[in-house]
Amino acid sequence: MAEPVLEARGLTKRFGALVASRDVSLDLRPGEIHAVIGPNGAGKSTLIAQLCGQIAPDAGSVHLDGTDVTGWSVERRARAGIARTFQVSALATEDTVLQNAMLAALRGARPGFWRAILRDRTLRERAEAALARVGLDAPETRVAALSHGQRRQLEVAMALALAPRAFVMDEPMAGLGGEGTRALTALLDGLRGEAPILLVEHDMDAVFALADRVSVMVEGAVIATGPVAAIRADAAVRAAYLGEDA
Ligand SMILES: Nc1ncnc2c1ncn2[C@@H]1O[C@H](COP(=O)(O)OP(=O)(O)OP(=O)(O)O)[C@@H](O)[C@H]1O
Repeated sequence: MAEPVLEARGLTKRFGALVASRDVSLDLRPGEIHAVIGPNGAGKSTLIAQLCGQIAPDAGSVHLDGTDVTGWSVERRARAGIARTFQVSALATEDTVLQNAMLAALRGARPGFWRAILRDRTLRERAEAALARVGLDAPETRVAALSHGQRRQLEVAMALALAPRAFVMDEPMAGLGGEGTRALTALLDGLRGEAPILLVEHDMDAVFALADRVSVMVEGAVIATGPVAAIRADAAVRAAYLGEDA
């Protein structure tokens, strides 16, 4: 089996008496989309925050390409190739599409000489290539003028501009209508070859259309991991989470 690109080993995180992550282990393998589903409050965002470095676990570790990155900052993990997209948009809305994408590309570059880097042709080309890849052809448009769906495209482009080893996506379909969801689903489907995607998502149609594997979280713990068909058929999962659809 291929070595995991990104791996959580035994992550545990408590907020007071609440155990938000309960010995969570899962991995992301090359070429796959691994979806993480679970009811509100199950601990999905807390897991993402530990993978990306916003939250330090009380126990357990995070590994990128086999390297223990548990003590690394958010920035260092981003430079190493963990590319996160956010549930709530984190775009600079007064800047243009190209400026946002270039700033993301810059995060993936070595720090220093900001002004020179902003004029850097390589960086600009990397940003433009990422925008072209997601089909966003409006580099000089201010982000404030973009539709919700276009902002999602831009966020994916910004993750791409990091030249990621792994994407970590927090509810990318949130707030999109049917057409936007279909377009983003098609985009993500093609993206898994560039870097595997850990996909936290409430839209079950998107999850079942895209995921190679699904992990189900309930009350901080992963109660099942497997291919879509096995997860849909899993009695514990149906009882705990998919009950309304079963
Ligand atoms: N900083 C915090 N302090 C205290 N409790 C927190 C904190 N962050 C999260 N929690 C709690 O931890 C639990 C897990 O929350 P988390 O946001 O990870 O769940 P989730 O599965 O992402 O939910 P949703 O689907 O609603 O986004 C919840 O009970 C939440 O209230």
